[in-house]
Amino acid sequence: MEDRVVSSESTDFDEQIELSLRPQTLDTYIGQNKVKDNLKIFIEAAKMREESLDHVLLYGPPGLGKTTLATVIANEMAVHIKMTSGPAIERPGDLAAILSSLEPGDVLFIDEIHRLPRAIEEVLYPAMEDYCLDIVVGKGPTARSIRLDLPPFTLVGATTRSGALSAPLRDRFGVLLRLDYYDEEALAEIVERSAELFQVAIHQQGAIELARRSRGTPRIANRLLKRVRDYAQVIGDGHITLPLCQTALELLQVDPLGLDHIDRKLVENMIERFRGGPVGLDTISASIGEESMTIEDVYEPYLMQIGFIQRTPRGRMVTALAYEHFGYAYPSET
Ligand SMILES: Nc1ncnc2c1ncn2[C@@H]1O[C@H](COP(=O)(O)OP(=O)(O)OP(=O)(O)O)[C@@H](O)[C@H]1O
Ligand SMILES: [Mg+2]
Repeated sequence: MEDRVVSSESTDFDEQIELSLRPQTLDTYIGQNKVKDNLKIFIEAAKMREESLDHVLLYGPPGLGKTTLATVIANEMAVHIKMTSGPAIERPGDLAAILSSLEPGDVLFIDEIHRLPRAIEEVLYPAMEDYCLDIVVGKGPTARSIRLDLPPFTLVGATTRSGALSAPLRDRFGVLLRLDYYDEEALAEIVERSAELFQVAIHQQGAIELARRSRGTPRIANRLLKRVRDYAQVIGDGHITLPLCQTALELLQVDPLGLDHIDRKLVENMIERFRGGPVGLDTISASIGEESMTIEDVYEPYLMQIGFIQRTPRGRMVTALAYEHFGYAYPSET
């Protein structure tokens, strides 16, 4: 996969800056109002009953703030958070070690929870339901199962593919929250907040322009801001103005809708070689030399979100909107 400035996936570069930009409380977590309203009530209720918060599943595309929200939940509940991920837990013992280190009420965050091995999932079920662990000790005829009690805790799971989660696991979450792409207003607010933390001056129109080109994704907004700040310092006077944003983003090859050469390649390929579709995912994959999974998880979601590609039972189709945006004549029906 190529490096792209508009990729929603995290890079080392992002990780350095993201830590400092992560909001710590629900009030500073911008946007996602439905999610926040629900969480506020559940958190309040759990606190009133002096219980741990129900297990929470966060799902949605990369870079929308799942990890951030998990930290916010722990802060709001005033408990510790332990972070791990599905692929990092290889053996039941790994999970048992983490679980038995929790204090009452703590949050255990499992990122990419859909990648948890099945054998581990089974250890997780009684832990989630009854706060206990069934561990097998010994081997062969002397093997026996012992039950360990755990403190009440909150599992916060995050996934970009909720469909890949097994039904028994999904059913054990009391709270399911779906994060959506952010609207322009929320993203502009995020850009302004980050600019303040970076101590760089940004004009409102500049913030709106960055928001527009960030594909509904805070991670991309923050990354574009950081790049544009460099341009402002080198070719401008340090202020991020609208014309400066436009120039910088053109140099970065991010178009007014936040699309880059990969989006263009994908759509143009469908138009030129498959008359705009319908064309199957695997055929697209073979023709542009990218894995189907990458296309489905990384390239396509935003193109679908803005209505450039549609999924039909017979395959993907390019819409009239995309023809127009990339300067093609939409084939008339004859
Ligand atoms: N609601 C928000 N308000 C302000 N900033 C946000 C918000 N959500 C996310 N961010 C910013 O976007 C960055 C990316 O968020 P985060 O790492 O939580 O995404 P993620 O959904 O966990 O992504 P991934 O799926 O790749 O793990 C964070 O560093 C944070 O600065
Ligand atoms: Mg994350």
